[in-house]
Amino acid sequence: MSKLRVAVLGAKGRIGSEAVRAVEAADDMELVAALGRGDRLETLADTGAQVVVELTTPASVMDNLDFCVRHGIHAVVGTTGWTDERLARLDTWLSASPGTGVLIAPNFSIGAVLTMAFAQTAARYFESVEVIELHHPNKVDAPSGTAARTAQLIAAARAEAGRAPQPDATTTALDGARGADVDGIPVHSVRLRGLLAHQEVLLGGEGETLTIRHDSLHHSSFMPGILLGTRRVVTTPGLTFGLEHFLDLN
Ligand SMILES: NC(=O)C1=CN([C@@H]2O[C@H](COP(=O)(O)OP(=O)(O)OC[C@H]3O[C@@H](n4cnc5c(N)ncnc54)[C@H](OP(=O)(O)O)[C@@H]3O)[C@@H](O)[C@H]2O)C=CC1
Ligand SMILES: O=C(O)C1=N[C@H](C(=O)O)C[C@H](O)C1
Repeated sequence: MSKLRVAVLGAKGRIGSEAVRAVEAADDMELVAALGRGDRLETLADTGAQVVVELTTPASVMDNLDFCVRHGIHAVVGTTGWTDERLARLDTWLSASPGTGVLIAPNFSIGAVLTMAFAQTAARYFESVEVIELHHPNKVDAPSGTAARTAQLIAAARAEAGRAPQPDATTTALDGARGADVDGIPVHSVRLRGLLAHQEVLLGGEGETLTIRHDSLHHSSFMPGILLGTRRVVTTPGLTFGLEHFLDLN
């Protein structure tokens, strides 16, 4: 059986360098390119890459995906910074390139995907919910893509359950003291040396609280998800948002 030809963009970065090692170690994959900032994207086409693993920055990701989709190269994207407008633009590009697949995964670690699923399930039963994400201080975006997605899923679950807005009597607050508002859910971002990627979802009801916490302790936590996404994206045309779609969670 021929090996899947895989390239990594952002190959010198924290997660990109780990992805390079993971692809090299996978028996069914061949690493055909490992590109960093300033390298020619044409190398992806020249080397016959079938899948690009995109792990760069919110400022770079759209140009990179534009190139990939135009060349019919599938992409597995971990880079953050997704807005409705960006997703709509990507969808338009994909409609013009039938057969090409893009997976965007706010988080590739199984524990983080489960945290989002558990939080979505729990959200309908509790009056209050807040999200705290904690990351290394080199992270350029806040809140994290994972926290933003978690809050969106929680908000959708609350709306579906007909939950009223959460109680909050705050009338005076310093800017930022109540966190960022993501679809009505407060999201708090901590940046601390020594941390990697962590998240807590705090839920509260009458006389009880529930805390769902996940910790990524090493970038290796993201690798099984990246490899799974790489194998699955080649047979999944169009846009897939969230690794949960490639996992049998029920
Ligand atoms: N979905 C998930 O599970 C995970 C997602 N992430 C996300 O992945 C992204 C990268 O994170 P991290 O590795 O920590 O960041 P880093 O800054 O360590 O790595 C990003 C790398 O991309 C390079 N780069 C920037 N622009 C381009 C470009 N146009 N083409 C090729 N390479 C480029 C950077 O080069 P230079 O240094 O020269 O700018 C850098 O080497 C972030 O958005 C982060 O949130 C991270 C971990 C897990
Ligand atoms: O920048 C990081 O490190 C991470 N970014 C992703 C995010 O913003 O959710 C995934 C994970 O939290 C690590």
